[in-house]
Amino acid sequence: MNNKYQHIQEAAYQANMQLPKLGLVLFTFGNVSASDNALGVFAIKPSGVPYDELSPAKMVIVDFEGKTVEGSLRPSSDTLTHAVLYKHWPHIGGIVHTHSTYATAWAQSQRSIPNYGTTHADHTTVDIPCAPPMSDAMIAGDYEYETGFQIMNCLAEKGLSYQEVEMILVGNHAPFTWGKTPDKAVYNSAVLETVAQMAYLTEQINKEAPRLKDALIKKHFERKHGPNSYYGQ
Ligand SMILES: O=C(CO)[C@@H](O)[C@@H](O)COP(=O)(O)O
Repeated sequence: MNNKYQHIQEAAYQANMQLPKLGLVLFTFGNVSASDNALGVFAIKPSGVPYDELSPAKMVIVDFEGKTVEGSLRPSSDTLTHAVLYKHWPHIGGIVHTHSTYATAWAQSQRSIPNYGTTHADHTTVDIPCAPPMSDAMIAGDYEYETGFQIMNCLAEKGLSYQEVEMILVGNHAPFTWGKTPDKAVYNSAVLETVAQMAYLTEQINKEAPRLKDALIKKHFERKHGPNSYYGQ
């Protein structure tokens, strides 16, 4: 393996191995990638390989067009989604996709996750968005490639930057998170799953549960991250 990619293979491997430890994946669900924007490539989990069989050398090197640059294994089936986001979002260094139970249930419901409390407000000032499900045209096209644009278009339509919210649900699919580093993206996936579970339980306990007031959300977020801050700093 070309050692010029060793740093991102190691980073991708370590981040992938956190997913089963955090209970965010079952069997071969999900995948993590780590990018090097200067080299224009990322390392991603190989498709269908169980986590306990992974190694840094098995991480597949892919460019931002989704083309395999190095590696004998097939890259994740979500590779084109990762590639689209790295190509258009220069300030991220890691992307995570899981099928974690509660976040996936919200994605399948096609609802955004309302902000019911300060746990959510610690991490984003907005309802966690759910991108609409695939259109017929997208389904006829390249599903995974289109998912990247589904994610970007959803944030754009809501006037959100990828640096103020680092997590999203994809309708009828599952969550994607990102961050400056793969570890931050993994952290975001664990936070998303926890907030999704809390929101689900909140609605079970009280289906009329009120959202947190916007003024308090802003105040709470700024107390945690500083004035005029944004989550992806
Ligand atoms: O989203 C899906 C399937 O819906 C994939 O993340 C999951 O099956 C993992 O696939 P890969 O093993 O990464 O190809």
